Amino acid sequence: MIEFKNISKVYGNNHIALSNINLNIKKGEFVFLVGPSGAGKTTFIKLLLKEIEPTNGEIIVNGTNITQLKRKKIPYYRRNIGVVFQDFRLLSDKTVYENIAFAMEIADVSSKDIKRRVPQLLALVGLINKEKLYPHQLSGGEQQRVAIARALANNPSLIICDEPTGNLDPDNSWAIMELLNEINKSGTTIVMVTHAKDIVDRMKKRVIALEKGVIIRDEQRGVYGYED
Ligand SMILES: Nc1ncnc2c1ncn2[C@@H]1O[C@H](COP(=O)(O)OP(=O)(O)OP(=O)(O)O)[C@@H](O)[C@H]1O
Repeated sequence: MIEFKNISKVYGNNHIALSNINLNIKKGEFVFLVGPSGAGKTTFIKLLLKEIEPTNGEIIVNGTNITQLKRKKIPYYRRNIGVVFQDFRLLSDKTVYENIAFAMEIADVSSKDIKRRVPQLLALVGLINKEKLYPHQLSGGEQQRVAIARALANNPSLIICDEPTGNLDPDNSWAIMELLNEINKSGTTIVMVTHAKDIVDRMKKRVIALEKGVIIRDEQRGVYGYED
């Protein structure tokens, strides 16, 4: 479902962030993207979200060459991708329910469908009785569950997670990983950037390691491979 063909990204200051990346991620895979700071992981994700353009190469997602996608079509393309961040990024003036509903409103989902779907999503992430609370009334783990529900709201085929457990204690981190694993088992492809060695080592998923803009390792049932 994701194909990077000879992708390079050189930033304006002539810094080579990614160099000739070739890879394939199949529908339904769970992939960890690891590597030291500055390796090019964020650049990889920004390219996938079409927030930046490659200097060379093509990116194909679900059969579409996104490097050629017209500007008008970018919002539709992004609707098919859910994104989960380290710092949750919930809207602080909206309740749990409204945060999830808002993601659907901006995708023009009917209010009838929103009313039907939000409770389903809340049940999935285990927050059925928290719908009226505001983000500041929730624990970090609960906030991340809301963010995951929001990421799933428009039924994306791909979820990108950027350090989703970075602000959570070990118990909450594992609960979030179990949730992501369940979501993956139901067919959603997951690409997760992380520095969490114990999580990568225990999950035994595909691990792609970047260093200085190059893939140095790509293993099924891989390990983190660094000491931090
Ligand atoms: N807008 C930019 N302009 C110039 N250089 C940049 C820009 N964004 C990133 N870089 C450089 O490109 C390289 C890759 O950065 P990137 O953010 O992709 O790394 P990363 O693997 O995500 O690191 P971290 O784990 O610290 O988030 C780094 O050397 C960084 O300094």
